[in-house]
Amino acid sequence: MAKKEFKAESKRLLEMMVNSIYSQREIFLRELISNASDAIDKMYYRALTDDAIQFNQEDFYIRVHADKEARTITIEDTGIGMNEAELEKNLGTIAESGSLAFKKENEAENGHDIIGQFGVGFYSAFMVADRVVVDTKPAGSNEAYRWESDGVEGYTIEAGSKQETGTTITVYVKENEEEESYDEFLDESHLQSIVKKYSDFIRYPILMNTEVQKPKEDDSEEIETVTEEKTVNSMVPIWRKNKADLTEEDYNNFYHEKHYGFDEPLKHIHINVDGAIRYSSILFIPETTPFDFYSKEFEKGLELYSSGVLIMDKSPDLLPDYFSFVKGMVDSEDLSLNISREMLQHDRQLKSIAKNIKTKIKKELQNMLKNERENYEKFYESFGRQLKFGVYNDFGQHKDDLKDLLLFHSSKEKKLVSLAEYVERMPEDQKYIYYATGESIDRIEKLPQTEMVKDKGYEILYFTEEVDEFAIKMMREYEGKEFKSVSSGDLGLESEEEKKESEETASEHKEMFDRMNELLGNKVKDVRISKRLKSHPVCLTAEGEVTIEMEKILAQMPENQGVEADKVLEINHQHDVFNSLQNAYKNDDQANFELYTNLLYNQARLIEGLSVEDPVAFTNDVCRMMK
Ligand SMILES: Nc1ncnc2c1ncn2[C@@H]1O[C@H](COP(=O)(O)OP(=O)(O)OP(=O)(O)O)[C@@H](O)[C@H]1O
Repeated sequence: MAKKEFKAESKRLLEMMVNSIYSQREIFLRELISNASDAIDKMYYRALTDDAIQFNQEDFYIRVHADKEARTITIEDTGIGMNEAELEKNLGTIAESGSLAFKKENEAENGHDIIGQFGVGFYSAFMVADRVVVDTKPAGSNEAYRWESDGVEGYTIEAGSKQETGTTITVYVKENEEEESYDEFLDESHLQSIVKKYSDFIRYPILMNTEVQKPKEDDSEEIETVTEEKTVNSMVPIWRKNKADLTEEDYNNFYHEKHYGFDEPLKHIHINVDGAIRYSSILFIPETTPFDFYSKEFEKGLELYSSGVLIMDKSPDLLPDYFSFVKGMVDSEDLSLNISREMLQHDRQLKSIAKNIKTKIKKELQNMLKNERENYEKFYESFGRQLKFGVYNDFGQHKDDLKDLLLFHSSKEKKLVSLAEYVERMPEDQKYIYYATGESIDRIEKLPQTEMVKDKGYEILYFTEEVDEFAIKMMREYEGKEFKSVSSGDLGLESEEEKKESEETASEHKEMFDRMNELLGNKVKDVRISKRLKSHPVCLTAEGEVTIEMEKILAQMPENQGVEADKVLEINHQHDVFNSLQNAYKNDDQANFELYTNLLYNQARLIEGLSVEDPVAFTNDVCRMMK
């Protein structure tokens, strides 16, 4: 059976393609400028093999001009042009890329990398145009041609009158429609901003009329506005320059020009990789937290360029969430772009660039921590929380990448210390990494639970942020040393002898504690002799996975299911109040025994930063005691 070719309604196809591939209309300018740049690149390649062609960099440019009256935009280049057959083939066939064919025939070198590959970019002009005219004169020919199309009824090719080699594309901008205005594309300063955004690093000058303020020539000292033709693109991207020629100021200027932030970045990372995958990247570690950083509105991502042309403002796939604070760009000619360029294929190249970048950032932060402590602490102040979220998120998958970047306030050093520093100075007999949680360093400093651990001479890490304890629970240990809350059941501080002693004391007072437990009902899981208090009378601790600090945090969450810590009321049997309690119990003074029990329980809650369940009853209890 004979195989038949599909027939396509090209008019419909063009309409569909143009409007569905590109998400933004302004992209058309990027596509036409990229074509112009490709056409000049081709001249360069031709010059390599054809002695008749001279390639003087100065002779090559792209000119963009808008005419409001005529409603036209022209994009003129001094590139290779097209002969009739090429016009027919390249602009008469959708998805035919003369540039891709050219690239395959000529090995790319010297960074002259041709951009076009899909053979559709040109037609994006029809997003803003109802007619496009192409005047072109191919290199080495005396003939000129004019291609013309309204994008609906096909195209025509006729003899043209263009004098110089190259191509001029005239885009006839659509009239405004009820809900769509196209006027913005006739405004030169707007066109200039589009050029800056997408085509700033096209290697040839893009010339445009710009308004400049100048002193009048008549010596009157007055300033006048004149229109001058200027190169509007930067041409050589900073990432293609030699690192040795760049100063800190150059990087900072780039950071500000690109609006990555208003602050001065703490660090830049300039990467040039030329291996299995080739890419360049400049990354910045900012100093201050963007105002929306810890909100849902914040969008992470790096700018993504392909051969110097901006493809995406914020490519989120290039950064892990825990490094979302990093700003910067990546340029690679190796990426498999899909036809719209705006959507990247989730391919291997992109993944390996992302992996590479992640490793570089981690290494740079580690170096900063080691060699520029002050800067690192500034960074940590702004973004440390994000690192801790990183440890906790994704079921702790990234904890090993991040554990050495964490800092916590230390009871001993009275400043931020890393886990490595903590472990390094642990006395030999210390089994655990101790931590205490609370609202502020001042409050933790006063926590009764820290007494015995401090007395032993052990260092305690102070956790003041909500995420701290969650992150540490996810880590479980560091360098084989388990984390231990100063409020947890067994602190591992007692010797065998001390253990035996406290067991004896506990059994001695068992009945009294049972009675207290009964009085407090389900408010506590247990009442015990404390092994961590020295000068304070009471404290609350928790048994099991949920700590009191976690209970407080969970209580604020909308989806809270009423998760509570199993609280234990601990009493210091060496404190004076213990005697009063004991006396009341022994003398069967029910009223006072109950009063003391409630008072001690409520005091312990207050110390923990928990509210008193019945403040009226509590104040009444205090008054009763004063009588
Ligand atoms: N200004 C120009 N000068 C010379 N040739 C051009 C010019 N503009 C377009 N062409 C030719 O027309 C072809 C089709 O252009 P089009 O923009 O549709 O696709 P492309 O640039 O090849 O690929 P992409 O869709 O990836 O941009 C180009 O490959 C090129 O051969």
